[in-house]
Amino acid sequence: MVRKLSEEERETFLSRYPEWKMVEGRDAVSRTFKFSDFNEAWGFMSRVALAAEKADHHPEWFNVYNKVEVTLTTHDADGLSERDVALAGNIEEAAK
Ligand SMILES: C[C@H](O)[C@H](O)[C@H]1CNC2=NC(N)=NC(=O)C2=N1
Repeated sequence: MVRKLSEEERETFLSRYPEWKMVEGRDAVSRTFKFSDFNEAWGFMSRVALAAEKADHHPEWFNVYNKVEVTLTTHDADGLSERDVALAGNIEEAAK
């Protein structure tokens, strides 16, 4: 099992990454990214995929053309954990 984030850790995350929002009815966060076209979206997803494999922590995501909706949660913790914070950081880098 992995430890869930404390209230304080959640608040820190949400204020540091204001574009990430809590998902209704789940202990998860999500953000939608929009790129100029599919090629840019796919490049982003490829970079995230490499980071996810390296960390053995994977996003839930949904892609339509230039749009990628990403949801992060930790199944092993049944909620948000440090792994989601770390992956969100990598995702923000990959979107730059
Ligand atoms: C067995 C394997 O390490 C686990 O299933 C990992 C893989 N990727 C994962 N990804 C996410 N998002 N949550 C997990 O709990 C998780 N667990």
